[in-house]
Amino acid sequence: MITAERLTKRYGDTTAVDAIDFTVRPGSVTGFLGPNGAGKSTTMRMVMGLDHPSGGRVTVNGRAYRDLPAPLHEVGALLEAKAIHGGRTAYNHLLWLAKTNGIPRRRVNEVIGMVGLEAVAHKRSGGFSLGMGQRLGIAAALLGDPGVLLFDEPVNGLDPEGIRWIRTLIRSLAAEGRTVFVSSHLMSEMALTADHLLVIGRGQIIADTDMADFIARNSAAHVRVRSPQSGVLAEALRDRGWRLGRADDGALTVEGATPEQIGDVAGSRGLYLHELSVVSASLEDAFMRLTADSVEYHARTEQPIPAGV
Ligand SMILES: Nc1ncnc2c1ncn2[C@@H]1O[C@H](COP(=O)(O)OP(=O)(O)OP(=O)(O)O)[C@@H](O)[C@H]1O
Repeated sequence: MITAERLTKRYGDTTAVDAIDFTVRPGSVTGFLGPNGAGKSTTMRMVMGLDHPSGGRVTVNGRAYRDLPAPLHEVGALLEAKAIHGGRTAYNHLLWLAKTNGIPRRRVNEVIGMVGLEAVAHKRSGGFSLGMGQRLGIAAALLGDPGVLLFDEPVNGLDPEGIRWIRTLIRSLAAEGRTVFVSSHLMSEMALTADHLLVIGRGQIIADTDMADFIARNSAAHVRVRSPQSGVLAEALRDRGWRLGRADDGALTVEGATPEQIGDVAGSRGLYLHELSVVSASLEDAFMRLTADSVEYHARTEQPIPAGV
């Protein structure tokens, strides 16, 4: 369990994390979502004792990181900045970590197997691809078999196979009863991995919600329907009590009805339909709306390039 109480971090005039409270519970994946610069990495670094809070506190299983008697056995992390000595082999890197923390050698082989690095375990990690580097970082995080795990943007820059592997691993760690805290700036990624969602913007928590609830509230689909007799159709649909709107291109939008129900109403009145389609709201849109006020730098629309340049 991770608990933050009024957790604050200031860098000069910048308040990176602004008196936040949250709890990350065991047995599920908690997604930590926010736009660039929202304060995700700073929060995670404070959990791991790498940054000192300017105010408030954050604890792992009730204690600040520096007070944990055997930190590697309680909490493991894959943070963005990797501090791996590139000249060492993967095996030696893990062995050195294990030795300095009283972890038996056989656990090194175990974690190498868990992350699928057997074939390159005795190669220097300096030549590793990004995906292999991530696997090595995860092996290090798992070395002490901790009950709490943090992953900062773990899928950044990975290929689809690597992304799928990390997602599966994260889900299985939570299924084993561990506390799993994963940051991302991609809503679509969180929707696939997280059970619970903490949204951060400009250093403040702007949503703390069950993922299934968030999806149900924000992904309600509607039906688009176009007909050359759209006035008559609109009246017939309104009679059924469904909520109607009109899209920019003149199509009717219908909430609360299935395409079958709409098709049946049109058929029963002998009305022609030129389009009948379901439109799903995107979770990414919902996230953008939620964090619209907290994005540090909005992209400027590009001006068209003058002809002949
Ligand atoms: N060491 C530092 N010194 C000064 N400012 C910092 C430092 N670290 C972070 N910040 C600032 O704190 C704010 C939060 O940064 P942080 O890296 O925690 O955000 P983030 O949500 O992890 O973003 P990203 O997705 O871009 O990694 C930003 O405004 C950042 O510029």
